[in-house]
Amino acid sequence: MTSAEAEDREPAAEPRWGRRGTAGPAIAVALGFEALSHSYGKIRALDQVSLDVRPGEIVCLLGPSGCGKTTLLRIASGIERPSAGRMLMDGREVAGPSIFVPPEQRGVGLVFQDFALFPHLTNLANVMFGLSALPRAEADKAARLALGRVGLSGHALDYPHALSGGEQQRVALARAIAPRPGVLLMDEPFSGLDSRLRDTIREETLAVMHETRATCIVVTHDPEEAMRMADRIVLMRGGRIVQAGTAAELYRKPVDLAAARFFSDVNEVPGVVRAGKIVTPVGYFAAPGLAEGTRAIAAIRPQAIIPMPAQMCIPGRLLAKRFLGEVEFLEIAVEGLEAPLKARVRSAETLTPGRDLGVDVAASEVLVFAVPEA
Ligand SMILES: Nc1ncnc2c1ncn2[C@@H]1O[C@H](COP(=O)(O)OP(=O)(O)OP(=O)(O)O)[C@@H](O)[C@H]1O
Repeated sequence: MTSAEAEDREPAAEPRWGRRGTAGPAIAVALGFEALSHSYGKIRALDQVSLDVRPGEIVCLLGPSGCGKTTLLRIASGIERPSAGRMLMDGREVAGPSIFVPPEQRGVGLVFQDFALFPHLTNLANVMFGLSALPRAEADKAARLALGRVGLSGHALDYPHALSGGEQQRVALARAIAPRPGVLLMDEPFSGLDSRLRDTIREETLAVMHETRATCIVVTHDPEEAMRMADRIVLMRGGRIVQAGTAAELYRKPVDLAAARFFSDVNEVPGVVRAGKIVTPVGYFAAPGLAEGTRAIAAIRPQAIIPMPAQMCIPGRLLAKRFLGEVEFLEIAVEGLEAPLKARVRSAETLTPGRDLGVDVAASEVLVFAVPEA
């Protein structure tokens, strides 16, 4: 086979994962972070972060690059010692002004973005690495069980470099769960993977996480990933927690415009509050809690923009239409707005770019935020 033919071949199928329900359960631990701050020199990476994580809860730390997610995870693992504040495990202080329990004594499993496998050790030896407290035969058995759960029993004696990225990630997961830790900490565990693999690995990993019943903290910058995995999402910005709640709570009631933008595309329509409503070129919308005369933004998700026949509702003109499979994406010019409105609709067959149409807005889907002070 020529090398060109080899490149054209479908990639070899990843081995199947092991049987569900066979990852050993752990005794989950409650985590408490109390007014944690951390600085690297002059950089304030964490600023007074307080958070309680229930035993067995899956929490995703979500936020833009540099907001302090990894630092919080490193403090939870014991790799980093906080500059101020305390961390508790099941109510016992493990980090604070006068105490610091090192990582190896915390009973925490870690999975990193780059897998962090030892290249000179076999996959089995990599998984056994965290089991050194056990007699060798028991460590061997526990490591083989964990490798079996991730479907890699057949690769126990191979070296990590002989595996694909997805398989290496599975070895890293096996290594993290083999000692049955009460806490699993994962830093961007899927971001190094091919997008075709990511969905499957994430779903299988989530199944393993549920089976172990460990308390899990997962760092991600991908809102969709957080929504798929988390019992609770903790949104961070500038070293602080800006909002924590279920995916639905954060999506439906984002605390500010930046949080709304994080979870979906939004049309940002400026206006002024009059008699409890923001007045905009596309309508009046309830602005609870905002004082008369406040300059505000109506954040309107594209699916809340509804095209109507011309002469109905607000007059507009269709500028562009793009077919995206399940939905069509429209750009609609409306008088008084600088930027065209973005809309997502199920069917737009009858709409022709360049033609006039009407625009309606589903008021229940509009979020209103005061314009932040400059
Ligand atoms: N070892 C370090 N030395 C100096 N500054 C650091 C160090 N690690 C992190 N920082 C800084 O601390 C801040 C928080 O970084 P952190 O890695 O916790 O953020 P993050 O949200 O995980 O970002 P990313 O998604 O890019 O990994 C950033 O400003 C970063 O540059």
